[in-house]
Amino acid sequence: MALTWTHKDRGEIRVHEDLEELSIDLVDYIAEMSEASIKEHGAFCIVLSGGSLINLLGKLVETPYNKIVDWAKWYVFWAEERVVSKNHDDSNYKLAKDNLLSKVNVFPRHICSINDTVSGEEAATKYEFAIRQMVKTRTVTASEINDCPKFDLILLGMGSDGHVASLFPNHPALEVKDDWVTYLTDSPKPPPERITFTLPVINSAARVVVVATGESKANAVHLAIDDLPSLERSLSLPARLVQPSSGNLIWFMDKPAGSKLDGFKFPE
Ligand SMILES: O=C1O[C@H](COP(=O)(O)O)[C@@H](O)[C@H](O)[C@H]1O
Repeated sequence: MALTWTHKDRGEIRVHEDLEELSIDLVDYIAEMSEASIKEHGAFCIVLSGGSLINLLGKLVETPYNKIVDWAKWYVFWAEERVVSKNHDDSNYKLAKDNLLSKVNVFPRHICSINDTVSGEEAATKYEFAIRQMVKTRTVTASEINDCPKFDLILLGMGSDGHVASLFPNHPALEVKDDWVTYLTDSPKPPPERITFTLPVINSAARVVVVATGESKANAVHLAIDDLPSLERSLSLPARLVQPSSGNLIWFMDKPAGSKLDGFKFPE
């Protein structure tokens, strides 16, 4: 059984017994938020990332989810993309397409993938423009408190260095405030060229989920969530900078990833 609690300012924390339990809880949550968003504004604007997170969404293509989710109302975006072609193994679009999107009935015109025929800089500009148009036409909700889009749900993975999307520790992309999308040519993790949502966009979402699994993420989870004696050390940790202004933050993790959290004790 999962251990769940709410941290006073770091959101809801769900530590799962194993990956099977985590993936069921995660897809249940996504299905629930899809229904709620469609009821509220007629669409579900979901933002994906890359990495191991996508495998945990596999159950969405199985019964009952494949039948109960209103796929026709889904609009799919990416929090980040690698500057590679869409059929390259490093492409986040390809990962999601192969494992999820090709197996459900999301309209291809609702899949807002990133242009893979231009430079990272141009692709970032075009992607931001496309999202701005969708905010104008109200497919994507506008934030009530700033100039940003308010996505219904942003799904983020987290690297063992605490990076989220393609926002890496101490990288200047963390400081970008005026653009919704930026690009980098020096990602510490390959491939070096990437496009990423900026922190203001991530923090304007209605809900942000961070998924972390495995022991290699345990220290970053601790630095991202726990109250620390020298908080400054963790302040440039991207995962700690995920702080939705008016939305919800939920952490889904397995026991190894949660093992260094303060007070972590799973019943025997
Ligand atoms: O480079 C990336 O890494 C993170 C973490 O990946 P994981 O495979 O360790 O879960 C991922 O969230 C991000 O989308 C990706 O571009």
